[in-house]
Amino acid sequence: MTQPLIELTGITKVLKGQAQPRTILAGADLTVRAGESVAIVGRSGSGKSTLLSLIGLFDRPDEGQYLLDGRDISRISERQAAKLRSSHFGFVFQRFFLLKHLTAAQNVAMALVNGQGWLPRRERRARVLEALDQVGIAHLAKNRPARMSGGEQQRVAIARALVRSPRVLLADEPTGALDTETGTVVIDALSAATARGCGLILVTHDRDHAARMGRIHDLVDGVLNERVSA
Ligand SMILES: Nc1ncnc2c1ncn2[C@@H]1O[C@H](COP(=O)(O)OP(=O)(O)OP(=O)(O)O)[C@@H](O)[C@H]1O
Repeated sequence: MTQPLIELTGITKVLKGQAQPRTILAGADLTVRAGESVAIVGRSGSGKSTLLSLIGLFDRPDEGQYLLDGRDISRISERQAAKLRSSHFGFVFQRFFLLKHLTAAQNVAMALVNGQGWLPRRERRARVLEALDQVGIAHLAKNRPARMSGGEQQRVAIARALVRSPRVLLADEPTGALDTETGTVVIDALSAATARGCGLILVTHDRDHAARMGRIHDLVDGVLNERVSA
């Protein structure tokens, strides 16, 4: 079996800064390999977004071990975290966060700005079009968000996440603002990325979307329980 991309063991997170510290994660374990898709489900407030922000290195665990490609990154600095965020992760949220005055292609290209400035124009164009094509909307490259449906806008956001060839896609309620049919198209676009070897972690309240992932983990009382399929 291949080495896991992500291996979380005994992750805990306690929210401080309140009268009573609150334990949100109490020893969560999760393993994700290349090409695997995992749904994280659980009631509102159970800590799903907190878990995703730890995996995406926006935050650090209080205890436990986080291995990324076999490397222990449980206690890395913010500087190292920022590097790994852009080299390893693509993020998709419920809100699309597209820039209104830019076209779909320009929105996707924004993700290619790095510390050294822009990639050469030809390479940039090729990568942007490939990412838009992967989510089935290359023909909308020159459209601005106002002229696109919610599902199309979310696919632009997914293309923006994919354009840097992430190892793992982290999607937090990506269909939350969409109707069922449109949501299905968005899940199709995310699932297609796993067929190309990307790992996918999907936080969702939608049972049908969760059921399309390879595994479902319930977050209950701060720990993840894998659901055994019937
Ligand atoms: N910065 C914060 N300060 C105080 N409380 C917080 C903070 N972030 C999260 N919480 C609390 O931590 C708990 C877990 O929040 P989290 O957003 O991770 O849950 P969730 O499972 O993603 O919820 P939902 O399904 O509603 O999005 C909640 O009770 C929330 O109110």
